[in-house]
Amino acid sequence: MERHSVSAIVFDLDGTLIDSLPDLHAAGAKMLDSIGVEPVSVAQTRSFIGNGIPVLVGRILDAVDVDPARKPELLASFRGFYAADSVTETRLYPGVEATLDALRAQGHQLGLCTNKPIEPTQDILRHFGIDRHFQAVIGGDSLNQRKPSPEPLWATFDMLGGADRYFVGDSEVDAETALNASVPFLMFTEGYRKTPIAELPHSAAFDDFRLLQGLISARAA
Ligand SMILES: O=C(O)COP(=O)(O)O
Ligand SMILES: [Mg+2]
Repeated sequence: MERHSVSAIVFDLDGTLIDSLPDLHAAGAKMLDSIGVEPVSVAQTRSFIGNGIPVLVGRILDAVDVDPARKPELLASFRGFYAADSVTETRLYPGVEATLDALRAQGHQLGLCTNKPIEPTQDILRHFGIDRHFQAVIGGDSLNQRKPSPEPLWATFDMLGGADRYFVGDSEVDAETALNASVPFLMFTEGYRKTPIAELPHSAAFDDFRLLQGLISARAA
């Protein structure tokens, strides 16, 4: 029987395991509609994702010139709309479920470290039936620090065993987090990244989840 060394693999969520842009965009549009303001574009919303919901909402409000003093009230409104509707149009990227199944079957320890708040994160993981794969889940409001601080990533790894560590993510924030945490970064190139692949520090890049297992086996060999 083929032998595999056991690794700890931590995943980012938005733009890595799930394409959540349509539901994040819809919550922003509902929030703006509640004060009679036209929505930002989907492309704008996409470019605002990565640092958590308070930053996303702040960037949306800046883009439409809403008084920043209204942010607390509108942030609460965004959270309400997103909590009510976080999975309608959200999808797992192709191959994610099979890859998580296969990595678990090989004995790897899996964790999730996202800047999305923990409540919608857990709702989404349960909705897609992938919550059972993760031994550790840290959200953007689980600790005082969020990515790109290394703390949440280290905290996630600390809850896992495994000889080697890998962080799988899609964005500038994830690349910076991996660098800050001194963990190899495996970059999914089909998420919400804005910077060219070559300009972001990474150990390996992949555009299809069916390639991830091979990447990890090759590195761990
Ligand atoms: O909530 C965000 O802005 C980004 O979430 P992520 O860390 O899962 O990409
Ligand atoms: Mg992401």
